[in-house]
Amino acid sequence: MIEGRGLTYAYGATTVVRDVDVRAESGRILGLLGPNGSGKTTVVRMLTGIVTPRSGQVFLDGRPLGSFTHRALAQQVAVVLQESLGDLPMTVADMVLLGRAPHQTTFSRNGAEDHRIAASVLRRVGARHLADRVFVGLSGGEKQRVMIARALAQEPTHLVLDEPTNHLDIRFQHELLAMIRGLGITTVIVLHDLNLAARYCDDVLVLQDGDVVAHGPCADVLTAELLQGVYGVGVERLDTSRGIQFLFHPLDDESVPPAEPGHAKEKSAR
Ligand SMILES: Nc1ncnc2c1ncn2[C@@H]1O[C@H](COP(=O)(O)OP(=O)(O)OP(=O)(O)O)[C@@H](O)[C@H]1O
Repeated sequence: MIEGRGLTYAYGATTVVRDVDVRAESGRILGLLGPNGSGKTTVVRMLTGIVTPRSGQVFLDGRPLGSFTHRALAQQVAVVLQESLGDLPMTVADMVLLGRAPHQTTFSRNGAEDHRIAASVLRRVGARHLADRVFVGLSGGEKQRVMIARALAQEPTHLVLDEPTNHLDIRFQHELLAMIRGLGITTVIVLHDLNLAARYCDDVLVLQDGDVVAHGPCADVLTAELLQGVYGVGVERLDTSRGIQFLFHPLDDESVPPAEPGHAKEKSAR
């Protein structure tokens, strides 16, 4: 479980995340949702110890994050951030092998088991054929797959992903999220696509201007009413045999009837 209590963060005098309680339950996928600039990446950076909250605290399986060494943390938590698509002049295979570092000692670098795991995770993300390519020469989507493979190579118990689908084609968006669901590990994932969130997340936390406006199971939280208020677009929610689907339209589109009121309340905080 990853838990943040009362997380607040400010850049200079500007507070961008305010008193956020967030809980990614063990073995479940928590989606972090909200418009641009609402504070999702800032929450991710606090949850993973990249930045320290101005106030509040983060716990990993009940233990304060600050009590972990870097190595112990990296053995448990793998993080893929938007800015981690670097331009390093190394091969894809070497990039993925970096994910093994938390499990290695100075004298046990990249043994046969590490190579087997690197090949296996590359296959899982559909990038085995890229192993010998230079990372910097890959497309955005290919780089994204490799960074996810590197995170999986860490064999983490917790996974934190900031917009992992933004460069991926539609088929691989689904393949990736289905694969992550199959891992069954505690996951926090920032998503902009609300249909993907509804399909693959167990729970969601919705941010608006640095405040939590809703937190709880997808089906309860993601009402048309809530989303319309948060994103400022018209939303129609369809509960289909394949799960929840949203249709969106501009608010001033008068050809579309107004959304039915949702059945869940805002602030369904746990
Ligand atoms: N380095 C920085 N210096 C100053 N302000 C920043 C910095 N990084 C982010 N911010 C501000 O903090 C707020 C929250 O940003 P954050 O990146 O957490 O939002 P987000 O929800 O992840 O946005 P997006 O969906 O656009 O990625 C925004 O107003 C942003 O402009």
